[in-house]
Amino acid sequence: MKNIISMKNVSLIREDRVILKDINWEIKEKEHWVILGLNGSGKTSILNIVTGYQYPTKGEVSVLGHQFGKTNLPELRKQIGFVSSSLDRFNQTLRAETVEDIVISGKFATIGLYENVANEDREQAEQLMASLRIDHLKGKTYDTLSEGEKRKVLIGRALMAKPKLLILDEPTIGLDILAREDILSLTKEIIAHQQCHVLYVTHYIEEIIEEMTHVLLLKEGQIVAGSSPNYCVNSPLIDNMDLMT
Ligand SMILES: Nc1ncnc2c1ncn2[C@@H]1O[C@H](COP(=O)(O)OP(=O)(O)OP(=O)(O)O)[C@@H](O)[C@H]1O
Repeated sequence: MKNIISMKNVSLIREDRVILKDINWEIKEKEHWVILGLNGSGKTSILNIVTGYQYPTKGEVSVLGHQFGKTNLPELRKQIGFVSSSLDRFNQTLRAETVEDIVISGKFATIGLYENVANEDREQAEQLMASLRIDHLKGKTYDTLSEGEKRKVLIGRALMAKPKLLILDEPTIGLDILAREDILSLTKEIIAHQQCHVLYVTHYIEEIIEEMTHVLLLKEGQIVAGSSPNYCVNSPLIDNMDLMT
């Protein structure tokens, strides 16, 4: 596979509003990217296009070798792990599930467990929970967890399907400083030990950990820069973006 993600001249226009403009962007094998941008810069819209939930007005997209318009999106989505703190906002089923069932459900891309679970899946979930340091939470339901614990359970759920692409969408939002550090160190461990490419979306510049190979700076729906973290962090472009630190 040549590219993990490829966007060529992608624009997204909704209600006469240009939300993304002429996005040309490639993620190659072994690269781990941060998307950095202010609120409203278009981060969620890019993710919606990558996951096939929004179709661009113009341009070509391919993800994990699947060219959009010619591919089966549900099949593609099984190879993408998506972690967003908004997943639980309206989901009653998730709130009543136990930690281990939520992690296992990632194998079936469902919320709630409706399948027979093989022993090897249970073992894989056990290993994942241990590596994410959430094994002591077994038996607890989601709604009784702290925000940091919830985030780690959702990461476990996403990793259960052994995704080729793991999207962490503002994974530290709403967390205190210790929980945030915990998520950042888990992200480092995931990059080191899991066979997946990480796409980490944030508006905090200090969350560009050294394991990330590239940064995409986004402003008002356009790419300001797509390059190495060092270049981006030391660039005057960052000052012009009024990012939070
Ligand atoms: N369907 C739509 N119709 C009209 N405007 C939209 C639509 N979707 C997004 N927008 C607008 O496009 C801009 C980019 O939105 P997007 O959610 O992608 O930004 P974001 O960088 O993810 O912001 P945040 O960090 O707040 O989530 C915003 O100003 C938003 O209001």
